[in-house]
Amino acid sequence: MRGTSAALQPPADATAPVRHPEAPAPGELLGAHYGQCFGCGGEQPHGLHLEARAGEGVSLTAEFTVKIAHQGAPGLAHGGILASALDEALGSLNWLLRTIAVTGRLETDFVRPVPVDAVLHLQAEVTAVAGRKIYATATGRIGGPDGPLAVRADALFIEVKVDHFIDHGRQEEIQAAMDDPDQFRRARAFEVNP
Ligand SMILES: CCCCC/C=C\C/C=C\C/C=C\C/C=C\CCCC(=O)SCCNC(=O)CCNC(=O)[C@H](O)C(C)(C)COP(=O)(O)OP(=O)(O)OC[C@H]1O[C@@H](n2cnc3c(N)ncnc32)[C@H](O)[C@@H]1OP(=O)(O)O
Repeated sequence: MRGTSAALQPPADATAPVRHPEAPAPGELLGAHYGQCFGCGGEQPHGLHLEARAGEGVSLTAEFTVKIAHQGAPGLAHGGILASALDEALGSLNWLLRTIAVTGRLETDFVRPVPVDAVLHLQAEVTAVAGRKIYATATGRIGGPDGPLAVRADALFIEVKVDHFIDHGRQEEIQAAMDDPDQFRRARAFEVNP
């Protein structure tokens, strides 16, 4: 059974996604969008430390190793953690579009249990764009990039301005991000689109 609701079906006037001309080349690491991000941040001790690599078109691959801290049942990954890994992989696609977007809806199918120490091989791609709406899909396999399917997700991301974070984020972290030249540069890169 595939759990994709009507809200995740692109409308008839949706178009194919366009890779940004300055998007990293296929095979290149995308890097974290924010050092403290739970999904990808290298400075986040509690995080998933997902590392995503650009693929062809508007697609990417990423790997996530399930740690002891990620358990739900004994020796098995928590479903919410797996959904987070999928969300992060899907969210990272926006760097290839150079569009700032947040998850509006995420639908996840858990197909088989994922043990501790397993590497989840994620593959994600944008399928369509309609105005501010970005439609994307992802899979997670274990035992190798072509191994058995463990999880999959479909998602709708909604484009936002940097102001979304400035308006809603806690002042302390916003200020620290703005004071960090690398972070500021990444945020600006998102804003300047051809
Ligand atoms: C200087 C400081 C800089 C700091 C920033 C640094 C870096 C920034 C770079 C990247 C960071 C970006 C993201 C993080 C990346 C990865 C993490 C993984 C991704 C996430 O984890 S991210 C967190 C979870 N996420 C949220 O925290 C969203 C909370 N939410 C909202 O903030 C609003 O809800 C919002 C903005 C989504 C929409 O609000 P809105 O007012 O802008 O737009 P509106 O409601 O009009 O929707 C417009 C059209 O989308 C349709 N639509 C909307 N929501 C829908 C839904 N759920 N289902 C089906 N359709 C939906 C409507 O139906 C309408 O469709 P139509 O146009 O056809 O009428």
